[in-house]
Amino acid sequence: MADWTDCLNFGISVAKQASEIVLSAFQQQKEVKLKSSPADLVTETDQRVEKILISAIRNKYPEHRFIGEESVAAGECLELTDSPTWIIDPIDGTVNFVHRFPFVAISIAFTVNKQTEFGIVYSCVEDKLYHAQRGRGAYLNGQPLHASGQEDVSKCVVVTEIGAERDDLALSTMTSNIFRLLKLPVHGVRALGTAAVDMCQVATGGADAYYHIGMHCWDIAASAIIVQEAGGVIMDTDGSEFDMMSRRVIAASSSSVALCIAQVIQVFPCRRDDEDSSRCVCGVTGVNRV
Ligand SMILES: O=P(O)(O)O[C@H]1[C@H](O)[C@@H](O)[C@@H](O)[C@@H](O)[C@@H]1O
Ligand SMILES: [Mg+2]
Ligand SMILES: [Mg+2]
Repeated sequence: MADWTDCLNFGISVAKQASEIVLSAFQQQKEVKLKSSPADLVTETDQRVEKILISAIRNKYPEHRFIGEESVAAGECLELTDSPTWIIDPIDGTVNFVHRFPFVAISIAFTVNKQTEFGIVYSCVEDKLYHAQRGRGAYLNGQPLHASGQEDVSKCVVVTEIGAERDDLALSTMTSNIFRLLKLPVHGVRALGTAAVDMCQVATGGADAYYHIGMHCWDIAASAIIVQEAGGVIMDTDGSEFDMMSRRVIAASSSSVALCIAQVIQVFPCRRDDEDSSRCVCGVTGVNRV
């Protein structure tokens, strides 16, 4: 069986180098562009960090393929093949980055034959490096991670996001989901503004579940394996097998908690990430300063 440890170590090294760029721009004024909605932001730093990451990795592994958030936004088609593929979110939490809210992460996942071999989530301001390699455990700054194992949803802290959607159906679905969970009741609902770091809290045991509708593969591909290697479970919001292209996910401390959340939450329709027509035409529009 192939060993991808060298790729993992290279991924960690480029994530740490790219973090320096994120941190140096964090306090600066930023030129903000809009993508799919008034809350779906992108900055020059997002685009620059992605270009630097892809260029460094391609230079070392020229035969590998890439799925990058900002490359797709610029019109590249999104297709996951059996080839070794790096799935990159250069800044997860761009709204946080623009507002200097201190939760921004570089998220890098690596797949072969469409199976995730490792994931890296680097929460730059916190200097917290989460990583996991298939079959070899999950770690935070080198220390092993273990999910909480909680099986009673009424004893859970649940993390979610109100993403970039601002249409009535998405907003009413997402807010009513939070209402229904609070009425179970659960102990609490949290949102950090970055799907990748949100989901890593399930791996640390600091949260017991995370769910989201509308995020993209690059938001959660890395943190999904980190949760699984920490002993958590990952599934689709209908309780079926996790599909990183479906734009729906539940991560939890146990199957019983995940299935309970699957019964409670409702979804709104999202086009899959790998529906070529939907991914090959979007781009950036408008410009304003923040
Ligand atoms: O900051 P991003 O890389 O754009 O990811 C965000 C996403 O845009 C937003 O809609 C929410 O899903 C957040 O949880 C993501 O981190
Ligand atoms: Mg993201
Ligand atoms: Mg991003």
